[in-house]
Amino acid sequence: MKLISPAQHAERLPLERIDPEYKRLRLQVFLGIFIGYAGYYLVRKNFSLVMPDLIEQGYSKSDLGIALSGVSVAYGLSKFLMGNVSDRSNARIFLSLGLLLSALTMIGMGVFPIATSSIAIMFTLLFLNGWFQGMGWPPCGRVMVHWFSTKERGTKMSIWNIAHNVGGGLVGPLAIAAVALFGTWESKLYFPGLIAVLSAMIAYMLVRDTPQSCGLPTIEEYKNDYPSNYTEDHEKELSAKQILFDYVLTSRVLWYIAFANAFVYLVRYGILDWAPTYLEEAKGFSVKETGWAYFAYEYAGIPGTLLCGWISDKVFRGRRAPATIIYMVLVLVAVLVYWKNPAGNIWVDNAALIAIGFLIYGPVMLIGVQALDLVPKKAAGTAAGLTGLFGYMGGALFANIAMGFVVDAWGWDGGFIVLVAACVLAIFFTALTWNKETKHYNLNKIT
Ligand SMILES: O=P(O)(O)OC[C@H](O)CO
Repeated sequence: MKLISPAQHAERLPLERIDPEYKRLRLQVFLGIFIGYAGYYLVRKNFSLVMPDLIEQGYSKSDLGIALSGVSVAYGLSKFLMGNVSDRSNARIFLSLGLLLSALTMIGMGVFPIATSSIAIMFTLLFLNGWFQGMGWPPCGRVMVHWFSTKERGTKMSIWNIAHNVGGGLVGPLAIAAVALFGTWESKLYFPGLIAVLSAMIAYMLVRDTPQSCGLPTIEEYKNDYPSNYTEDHEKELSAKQILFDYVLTSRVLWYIAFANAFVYLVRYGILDWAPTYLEEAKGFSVKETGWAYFAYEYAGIPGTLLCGWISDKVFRGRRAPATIIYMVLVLVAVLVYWKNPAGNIWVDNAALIAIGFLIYGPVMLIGVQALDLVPKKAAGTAAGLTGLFGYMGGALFANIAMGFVVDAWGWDGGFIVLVAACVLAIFFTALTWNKETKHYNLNKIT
């Protein structure tokens, strides 16, 4: 455990070196967490791309679905539990180690035939992969709160957040390249794994745990941007018990955000995962048209996220709830259009889907930022982990499993009623955080 302990503080650099060193290192660590998190997404989703090959070998869709669920279940649990470990670890090592382990799991699944020889083995390995994947977000959050101050965090987080769209978007082209290079379906697992090993090495070279470990002052001192409740104690490393019971589990607002996140993730994955089936069954899309719509959904998220972070920082001056609520109201409108638009108007369905993609990733990102804002820096990973636990164990799992039953029993109308209710509940739970944020903001203005 000593190996991954937080980096020791170094002697303070001379005054004239502080500013240039801070500027250089902020860019460097930001690149490190961006490349690192994009790397995580290269080995998060690539199993889906070998599912058609496994079906050809005789596996059924439902069996493979069970194997795949291992990732979501483990990821939700791990983002919370490993988030707590991450808060007590050196982000540079923790981030790279998780990515390396996840990449090695995928390489192993591609290289050793026994790894794909039964559903039980695949479930176990995918569960392990989900667990290692949970070691990605929390150290990025730790880096973010130690190197970027509250008022700039919305914008900076929104830029970092597109790493997951970039990484996720590269999975398809990498699979095509893998088959072209190696000629086997297994290469769709090990080739992205090899690239992810490279990302882990780059992340290790670039990331630094805290400014103090590089001889720099805290980000609050450097930017003169102090949260309202900031004290010297915010710089002390905390025990697991202190993080959980003094700051995370006892924060009512954090619970509101966690519930909001469950509903936001229900919409995120409820729309995304069912888009191909819904568009082909209910709207008469061809497979090719569905593929493009799916692609557009993911990439529309990039400008939508950037705009959302900017609005939160510049228009609402560091408050997150107003931007989340505005985006979720617009998501609700787009979901209604996507549902009610009669079959045949393909461009309306595409426009609605792109609008949902543009809008949904802003709240996904801002809820994470809000979690980081609410607790001292040393509890950041656990706080974001709690929202992740609800997002995956609640929202994503419901979207994957229960949505299928709802649609089977009550048709697509039933599924859309669930999604509309999820939008309303996400808005409701975010609205409960409004007063807390207003107080925080007013205090910041006075001090
Ligand atoms: O769903 P996650 O945990 O991979 O997070 C995705 C985005 O980075 C959320 O900010």
